[in-house]
Amino acid sequence: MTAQILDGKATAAAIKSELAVRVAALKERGIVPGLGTVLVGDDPGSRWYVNGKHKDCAEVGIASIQRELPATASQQDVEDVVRELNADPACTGYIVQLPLPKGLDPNPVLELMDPDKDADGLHPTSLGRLALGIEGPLPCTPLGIVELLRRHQVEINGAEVVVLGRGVTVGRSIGLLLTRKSENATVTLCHTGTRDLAYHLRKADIVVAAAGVPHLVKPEDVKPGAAVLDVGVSRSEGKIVGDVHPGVAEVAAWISPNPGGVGPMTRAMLLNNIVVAAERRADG
Ligand SMILES: Nc1nc(=O)c2c([nH]1)NC[C@@H]1CN(c3ccc(C(=O)N[C@@H](CCC(=O)O)C(=O)O)cc3)C=[N+]21
Repeated sequence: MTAQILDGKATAAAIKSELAVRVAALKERGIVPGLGTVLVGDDPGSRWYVNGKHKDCAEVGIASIQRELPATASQQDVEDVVRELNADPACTGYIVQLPLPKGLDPNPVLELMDPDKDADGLHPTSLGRLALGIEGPLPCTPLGIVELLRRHQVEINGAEVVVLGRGVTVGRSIGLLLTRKSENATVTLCHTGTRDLAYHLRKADIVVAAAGVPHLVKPEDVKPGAAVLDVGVSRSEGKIVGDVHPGVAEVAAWISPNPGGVGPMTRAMLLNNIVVAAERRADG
């Protein structure tokens, strides 16, 4: 038996068509949601991601606001663009593409953002609200993972979830989401200081592999019937190598492909955050 696919590409497409309906309803009320992106420098990967986000916006009817700065931009230059987007009523949400070029400090930039316009859900206020149980934008990758599991009827309630990696975008924040009453999972966060990774993995009903270590999750460590989400992105000879060994597909009941799994869901949740923010604003 080989694992069933947690199809991020198809699920993201379904979510996008649902969002298109909500965007159309907002437009009836005279509101056009707009996503802003701030891209600093000329890293081709970052440019590719930002372009993808604007393509996604066009698909669902969200307006695009693109701001670009050269790699030589000062801290002040970047912060000025953030102030401008905070003040722009056409921009209902935005992201500052990370990482910023060397010499720029991302934290003061992120803190300066209007938390109500935080499309990534990674603003200190957003993470604080999530910890406190106050409504607000949610981190895109964790939210995408929850949606992907839900829409494939994978049980989260009561599940033992093991997360690999303590990065802010996924590992650090996903436990806050999954341990809410509405999700009700038990979450263990493993990292490079974890003494016996296999011990934790063997009891997991759901594995979220976000360490960025190629093929870290081996078939012999996975509980038969588990759901395994491959979030890691490493590159070898131009191809994506995930954190999950291909042999895991023979043990797990569910597996997310990479590419085609969590990545497209992350993008769909960015759009979701923009639409939700615009609806919140419209409803006061
Ligand atoms: N402020 C900010 N917010 C972000 O959300 C953010 C960021 N900065 N910096 C970079 C990372 C990376 N990221 C990805 C999203 C989707 C795919 C994605 O859709 N990937 C495709 C394939 C891509 C390929 O083939 O290279 C897939 O998984 O199927 C990948 C990577 C968002 N990031």
